Amino acid sequence: MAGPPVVIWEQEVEGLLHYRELVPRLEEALGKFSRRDSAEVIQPVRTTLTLQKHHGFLGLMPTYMENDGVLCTKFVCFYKREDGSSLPAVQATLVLLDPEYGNVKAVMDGELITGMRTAAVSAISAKLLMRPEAEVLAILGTGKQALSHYNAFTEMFSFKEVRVWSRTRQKAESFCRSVSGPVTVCVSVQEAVRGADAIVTVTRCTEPVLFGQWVKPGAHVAAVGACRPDWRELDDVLMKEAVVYADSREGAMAESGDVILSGAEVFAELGEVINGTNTAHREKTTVFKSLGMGVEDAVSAQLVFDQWKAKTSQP
Ligand SMILES: NC(=O)C1=CN([C@@H]2O[C@H](COP(=O)(O)OP(=O)(O)OC[C@H]3O[C@@H](n4cnc5c(N)ncnc54)[C@H](O)[C@@H]3O)[C@@H](O)[C@H]2O)C=CC1
Ligand SMILES: O=C(O)C1=NCCCC1
Repeated sequence: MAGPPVVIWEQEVEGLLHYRELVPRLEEALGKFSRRDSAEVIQPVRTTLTLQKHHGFLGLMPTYMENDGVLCTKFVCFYKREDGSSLPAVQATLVLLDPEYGNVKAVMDGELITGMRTAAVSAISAKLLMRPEAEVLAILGTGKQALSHYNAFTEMFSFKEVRVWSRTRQKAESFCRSVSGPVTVCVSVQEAVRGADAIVTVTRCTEPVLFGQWVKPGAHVAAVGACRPDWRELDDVLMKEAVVYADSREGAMAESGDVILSGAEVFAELGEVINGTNTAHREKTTVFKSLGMGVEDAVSAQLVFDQWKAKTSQP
């Protein structure tokens, strides 16, 4: 009989998960996902239940990687919170199972994993689609994803300037105090993105906040918020002028208001670029529409579990 699951909570995850190991695992996973080989990855589009009373959603994200022996599911609740609310925008728990016996091996806090894997995938999109000479990064939003994106992007690239915008100056200043490097606070989105080579949108907004007319031609945009079919972060002009990439075509067509409502075509998945079956148009304005995928959580959870086992089996 299998033993009880181990519980690995946020502080422990923090000591076990690092971008230098996470990024290559995610690149491999994105490539596997885009091959649509059921022995490599089975991952349906997220099932989402509406929590009407609380203006939120429960997303169920199961994934099976037969060749790798990884079976995982994430439960993620996310909310349309009013600004100023002290309640979290996203809460997640990961469950790692043994695919042969069916028992739960580990239960993990999913908040840090969600923050880090999402930022790592955005950074992979920049590695593939941003111009190599990029100097200026703009981050719109100052919450949890803003922090993980700041950390991942500054670890992986050498920007000369990082700018941040929030609806209130106070939040932007508090964000600056929470990071370990230099950041310029901007009072408007327009000021933040003017001339920027890379733009990350990590807001909870449901209407466009980034407009194509402000974006420098050839810039790369990683669009992370607006993960509902009627929510937007980007306007039609940007969506139609840019070459649009997604983590999953099916996910984007089911969940992304920016894709669905603009009528923009998803040109390629990041995994197709990684596999060499589609082109990285670095010379053009590019948008990576991130929705988040179960396979990203599965490889991240397996990595945390492997590291935890290595640490706990040491004499
Ligand atoms: N693509 C993916 O895989 C994932 C996407 N998300 C999404 O990313 C977004 C950010 O998530 P967190 O950083 O965890 O949330 P958070 O609540 O920590 O931060 C949200 C930020 O958006 C700002 N904001 C709220 N309403 C706004 C509005 N109307 N206009 C402009 N800014 C506004 C807040 O001031 C805050 O700076 C959310 O939409 C979330 O659902 C979160 C996790 C994974
Ligand atoms: O993939 C995830 O995790 C999420 N995606 C969209 C909204 C919140 C969480």
